[in-house]
Amino acid sequence: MAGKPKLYYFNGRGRMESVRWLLAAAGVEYEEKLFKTAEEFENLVKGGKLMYQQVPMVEMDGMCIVQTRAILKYIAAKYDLYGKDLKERAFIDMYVEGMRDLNDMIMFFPFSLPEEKQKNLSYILERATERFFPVYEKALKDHGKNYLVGNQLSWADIQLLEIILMVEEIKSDALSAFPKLQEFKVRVSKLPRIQKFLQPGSQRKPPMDAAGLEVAKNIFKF
Ligand SMILES: N[C@@H](CCC(=O)N[C@@H](CS[C@H](CC=O)c1ccccc1)C(=O)NCC(=O)O)C(=O)O
Repeated sequence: MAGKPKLYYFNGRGRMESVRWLLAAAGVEYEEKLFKTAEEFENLVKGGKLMYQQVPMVEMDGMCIVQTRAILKYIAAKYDLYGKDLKERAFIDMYVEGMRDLNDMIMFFPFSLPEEKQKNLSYILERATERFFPVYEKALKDHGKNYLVGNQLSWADIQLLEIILMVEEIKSDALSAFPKLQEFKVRVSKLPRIQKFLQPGSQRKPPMDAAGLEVAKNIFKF
């Protein structure tokens, strides 16, 4: 019997947070190997399990899966969160790739130069409310179902809730012009597995603070 998936990363959201969300939504328990120092990361690299000497890496089903998209696609497909046919999968991909563009802006925001922080923050909120959220608001309205794609929960819904909560960490009323997204947020947050993941003490990570930023910089030497 295969053990639980093992997630190798540092103790922060970074690129691994979407993997944590997806496994939680799939009801899959997992272990985390959270390294704190550059030396620990270098030892992991020396261990030869990192195809590109990078993390995230998820050890599951006898594989050491790297590249965040590859990890997410494998999990989504394995746990029936990737649509019922190619067309649904195409829409899921269109939605999650857009969300990834927004997610990357937020993920790298803590690395902004002090003099650029305000400009970058405004840019993130402008993109979120002018480009991305309108797409998902319209999708929910036009599709007329509880989920973005088809009539069951998919990777796209999980990613959307994650990104909504991250934008609300920046601006709490970010959804004020998006009634469908407000309903969606309440509905999906109440799904038992998601509700559990949103409880304090879960494996969900907090936003990166100054200390976490220093740790990431020391580990990844940038
Ligand atoms: N294509 C791949 C890329 C994976 C990737 O860039 N991994 C990085 C750590 S995560 C990153 C660190 C800064 O960029 C970070 C850390 C904190 C916040 C945001 C990002 C890494 O391993 N850096 C060591 C090295 O490249 O030698 C994928 O999608 O998985």
